[in-house]
Amino acid sequence: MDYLIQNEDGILTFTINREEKRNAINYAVMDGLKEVITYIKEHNDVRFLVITGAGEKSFCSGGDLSEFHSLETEEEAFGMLSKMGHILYDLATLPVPTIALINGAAVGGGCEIATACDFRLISSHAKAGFIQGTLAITSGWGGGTYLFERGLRHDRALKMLIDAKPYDAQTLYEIGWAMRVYIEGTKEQALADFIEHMAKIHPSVHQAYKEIELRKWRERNMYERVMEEIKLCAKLWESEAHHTAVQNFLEKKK
Ligand SMILES: CC[C@H](C(=O)O)C(=O)SCCNC(=O)CCNC(=O)[C@H](O)C(C)(C)COP(=O)(O)OP(=O)(O)OC[C@H]1O[C@@H](n2cnc3c(N)ncnc32)[C@H](O)[C@@H]1OP(=O)(O)O
Repeated sequence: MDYLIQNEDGILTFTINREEKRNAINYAVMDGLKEVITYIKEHNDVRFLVITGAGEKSFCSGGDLSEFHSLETEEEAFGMLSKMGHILYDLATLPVPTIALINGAAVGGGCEIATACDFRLISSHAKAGFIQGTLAITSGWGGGTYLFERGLRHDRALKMLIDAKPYDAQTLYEIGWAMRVYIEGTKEQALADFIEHMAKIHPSVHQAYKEIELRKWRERNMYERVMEEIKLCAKLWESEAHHTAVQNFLEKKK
């Protein structure tokens, strides 16, 4: 199974379960994310959603290049990008607190998924970055829009995007992208410690506070801004520079 969903006392954990591909996102994982988001919208017994990756090497390595490299045109790219973009918008606007438990590398779309969550807890050995630029594209699932909403200083957010390189955990904490750095291999304890006090507060309070943020996003046309970001990435996707960069990655791995 490309993903796992566990529900322990209202704490729903979604694990991307593709270690052999460093937890890259394919259409099956997208369907799993839709499943867990739908469950939360249809049940009122969920207090937190946690997203993490299998193993200790990677949280998520972004889009599955071996699956998506066949997408050639802007239109073909937009089909995949908007499918995941809608899923990430639904994740970002869930009424329950969402936690990215970053157990390893969170790069490209993986960094976008983490940025779409309310909280980011990162392992001391992990790195995260919007490496899309190295493939001659931009963030394509809405992650750039969410990054500018996370309260980082503008210069730090813009540099993180344009650097297009993985930052280490301490740097991610210092610039305000990660809320906590935990000792490698202690992710379960780190999560338990993080939610200990929040878990004592009635879920209706969690949801009321999230609604304050969600109301602001609706008033500021967040959805439209995400869709513009996706269209921009789709346009860059059909460039020769992008297709060559992806081919180089895949050939390097042969
Ligand atoms: C809008 C989002 C956008 C999109 O595509 O839609 C993106 O996400 S663009 C960014 C796409 N992702 C990447 O470019 C990351 C590529 N992967 C890496 O940089 C590294 O694999 C890393 C840093 C995640 C982990 O490095 P490590 O040395 O630990 O592992 P390997 O590189 O040896 O990889 C192991 C194994 O996994 C395969 N792999 C890794 N990432 C992907 C991926 N994104 N898609 C497909 N396959 C991936 C890699 O090919 C190796 O396979 P193997 O068969 O063992 O050679």
